[in-house]
Amino acid sequence: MSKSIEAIDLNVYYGSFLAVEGVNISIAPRSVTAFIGPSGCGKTTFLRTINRMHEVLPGARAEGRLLMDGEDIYAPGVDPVTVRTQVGMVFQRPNPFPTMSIRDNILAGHKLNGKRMSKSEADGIVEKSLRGSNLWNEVKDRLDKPGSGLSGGQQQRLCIARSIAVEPNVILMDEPCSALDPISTLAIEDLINELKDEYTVIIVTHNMQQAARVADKTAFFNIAGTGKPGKLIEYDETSVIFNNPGNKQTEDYVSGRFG
Ligand SMILES: Nc1ncnc2c1ncn2[C@@H]1O[C@H](COP(=O)(O)OP(=O)(O)OP(=O)(O)O)[C@@H](O)[C@H]1O
Repeated sequence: MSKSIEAIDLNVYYGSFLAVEGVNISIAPRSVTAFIGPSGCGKTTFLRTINRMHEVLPGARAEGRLLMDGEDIYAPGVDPVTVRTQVGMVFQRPNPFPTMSIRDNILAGHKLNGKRMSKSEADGIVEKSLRGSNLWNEVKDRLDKPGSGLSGGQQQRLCIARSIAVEPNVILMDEPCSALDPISTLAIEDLINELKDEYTVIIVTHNMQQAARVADKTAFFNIAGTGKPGKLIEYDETSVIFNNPGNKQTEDYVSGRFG
């Protein structure tokens, strides 16, 4: 079930370094949101606070509030492991478990959560997840072969299948196409379009055409200089950000004048 995400006055630190300052953003369920901005402005750092992955680094922490359907995921007593099952993440480089079969890759999240299931239930999850990531037809006859035997684009769709197998509410994608060829990139972009029927999707991308193609809304982050915190500068419908931005910094960035 897709859920909304809202950050309220969120500051994100690495030790004493304030990497991202004062983010306020409200992301609707069943939508695709792109985070864009120059290198080092904190896109990935902010993304990783949304499933409480940021804090796994020593000294890393977030301050402020981050609501998923109105519930603060940083409230005392909230288990970060539970948050991570509700908020899936897909990384820059496809990272299937290389020696595990395609089938076991899909079931890895359930196994990790200690879920017991019958073979038919497991088969159902494998097929549904692979259909959901547009990979079923390509792999249905080799489910017991290792995930590492797939092409890069197929591996990335396998990682998406793995993340949707546990039925998350939100899917985070950190430059999911940066290691892929143009055809595989289009396949992932088509898939992102379909995923928003069921999930809230947030994607970090350096590719502005990609943001324009896949995102309903776009958030532009910027940084004033080295050592300064990144900030959310403008957040609006993607067409507004690219065609009629309200902020000069956004305009300079999307028109290629810097970054
Ligand atoms: N593990 C870390 N420890 C300390 N500082 C970090 C760490 N990771 C990132 N930073 C710093 O936090 C700031 C934001 O980095 P982040 O990677 O989030 O930016 P980004 O916008 O995603 O950049 P890029 O587009 O290059 O991936 C940068 O100043 C970066 O140097």
